[in-house]
Amino acid sequence: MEPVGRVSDVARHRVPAQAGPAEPPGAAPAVVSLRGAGVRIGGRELWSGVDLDVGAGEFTAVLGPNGVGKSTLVKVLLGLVPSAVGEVRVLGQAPGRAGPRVGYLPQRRSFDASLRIRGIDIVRLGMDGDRWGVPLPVPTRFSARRRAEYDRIAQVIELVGATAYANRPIGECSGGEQQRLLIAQALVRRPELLLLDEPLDSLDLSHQGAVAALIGRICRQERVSVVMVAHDVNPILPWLDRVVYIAEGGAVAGRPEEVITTQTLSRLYGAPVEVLRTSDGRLVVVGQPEAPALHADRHVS
Ligand SMILES: Nc1ncnc2c1ncn2[C@@H]1O[C@H](COP(=O)(O)OP(=O)(O)OP(=O)(O)O)[C@@H](O)[C@H]1O
Repeated sequence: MEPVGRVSDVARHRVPAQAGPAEPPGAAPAVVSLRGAGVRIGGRELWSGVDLDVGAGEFTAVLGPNGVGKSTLVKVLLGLVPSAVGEVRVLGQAPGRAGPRVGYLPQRRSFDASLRIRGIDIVRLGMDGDRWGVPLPVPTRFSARRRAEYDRIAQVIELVGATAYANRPIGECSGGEQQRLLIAQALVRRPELLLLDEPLDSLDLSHQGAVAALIGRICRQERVSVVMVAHDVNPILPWLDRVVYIAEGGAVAGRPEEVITTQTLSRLYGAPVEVLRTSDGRLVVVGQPEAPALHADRHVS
């Protein structure tokens, strides 16, 4: 487990910027690395003392009660919100510098049922969203690039299992189908890091399981590192390499079996949370509170 000691200690303890373990010579740098990172919004400290390493092809979940700053952690990795303290590196660079090497699926609600844009067009926006408008006929010397782009769009639609409905208007696709198309959009430029903000939100249990399995498969097959915000750890637990729980202004990060224990989660949430093991050996978390964290209205000077 990366931070040592109780979470309240983690919240108080500021880890120096160089405090992480030394990398062995020649080792690949972590895809995401946080050392003693902390964030303030509007003068309020959301969290601090966060240490995290995400390796290539690892699936990491960011968990915790409403309003603790899970989405804000993703925005820190995107370079949209600065870390007030500590060090944050994404693909070996300052956040926001890695361009298309980072894919992002923001938190969202559903598309309007009357929206006529096709699923395939939504995916294509991931490829050329920075070139808005109707594509003009392209000179021959550019057509090879266009063809490669079309091939990649078809490939990524197949990867997420959306080929059967990619030509339907997105507004007519189910929530699970829309989510698969949006994941395809985030993947189309072959990112090395995929940041997903609550992609299972508003899906029913079976679709949650299917989309979680898809993301797990993408991690393994494509060697894409995934950092995913989630409310409920259960649907994604079988696929996770690492979890970060944010609460009480601090965080605990580590391997699921290290962090997901009755004792640690009850302390984090400040309420009884039970971690059970099923007869086939799977962990199940019971009683994760949905209420805002106790520290949510805490202000620091
Ligand atoms: N731009 C902003 N200005 C002011 N406050 C903000 C801003 N962005 C986020 N916050 C506040 O920071 C806190 C953390 O927000 P964030 O969206 O990161 O939480 P979260 O853990 O992802 O929440 P949820 O689980 O409800 O999605 C919230 O209290 C939110 O209101």
